[in-house]
Amino acid sequence: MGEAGKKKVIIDTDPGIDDAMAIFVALNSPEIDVIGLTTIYGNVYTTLATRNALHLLEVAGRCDIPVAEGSQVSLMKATKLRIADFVHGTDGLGNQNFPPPNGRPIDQSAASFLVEQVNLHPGEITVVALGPLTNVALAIEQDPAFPKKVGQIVILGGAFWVNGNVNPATEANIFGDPEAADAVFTSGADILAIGINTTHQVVLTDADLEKLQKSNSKFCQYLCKILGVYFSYHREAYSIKGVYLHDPTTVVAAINPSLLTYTEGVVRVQTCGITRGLTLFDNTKKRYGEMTEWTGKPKIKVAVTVDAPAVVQLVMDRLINS
Ligand SMILES: O=c1[nH]cnc2c1ncn2[C@@H]1O[C@H](CO)[C@@H](O)[C@H]1O
Repeated sequence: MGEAGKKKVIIDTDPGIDDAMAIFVALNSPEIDVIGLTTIYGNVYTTLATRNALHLLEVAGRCDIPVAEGSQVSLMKATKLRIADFVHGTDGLGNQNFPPPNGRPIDQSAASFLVEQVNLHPGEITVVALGPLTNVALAIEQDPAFPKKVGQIVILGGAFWVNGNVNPATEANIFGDPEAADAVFTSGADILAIGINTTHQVVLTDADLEKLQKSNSKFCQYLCKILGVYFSYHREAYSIKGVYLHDPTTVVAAINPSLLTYTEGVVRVQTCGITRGLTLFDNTKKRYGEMTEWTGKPKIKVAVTVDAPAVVQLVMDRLINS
């Protein structure tokens, strides 16, 4: 535990509008101590993710928190990446073209920072992974004992028993680096996977947005500037008057896991064909007659239900009281 019994958290992030919201919620949550941000591609390219992470910490007045830049390429060194700027704007933050940050990332890669921190604080670090899992997979490559030394990895990723958001098979973060996701899910670490089967139930409505707009808090004022693009995307792509709180729900799962329920099983990720990025869960109840690609792999926890009103309320409270 960190400062006065707080959970030490590293957020691996690709900001991203819902990442911005999640980071602000985390920074304003007394249960946790954010000890670093690591960056990754996904909503934007990694270089821009680093710039946005530094910018968000400046907005929050938390330049004391280090930012370690992550991988520019996937685990298999692919450079052709799928970037979701159509969800978040070309700058990742609602096309606001904020001035560049003054700060700089630390002189250490995201993977090295993750490895260093779990070695400094074995069993005490929670990694909240909000983008593709490349950095976490690289940390495992660098230190094969990483899965045993990390406290928990809370992952926004996967579409369990439902359609994906990239295509019917796959969710965006897993699609971003399926090989990394498969390595992480089968690594033996204590993993909590929060898929879009749960985050799609957690909707910040137009009425909620109005409440945020009425607040004078620093975080609300900032977020109301950038949320327009995210709302427009959801209206167009999903015909809903609201936005899904993917990343904030994942931070809430790290703060208060009892707001979700979980089941345990083995998750493998499809790495080829038309279902590349599919997360396939084995509940391990059936004794198959032969060995399968799931046999003997470690189990992880996958979120099944979520108390959506409580999550939205907690997110709003943490943003309004900032
Ligand atoms: O329709 C989409 N396509 C691609 N990425 C998306 C979409 N909707 C949300 N996200 C982004 O991907 C993560 C959840 O899968 C979230 O970080 C969200 O910002």
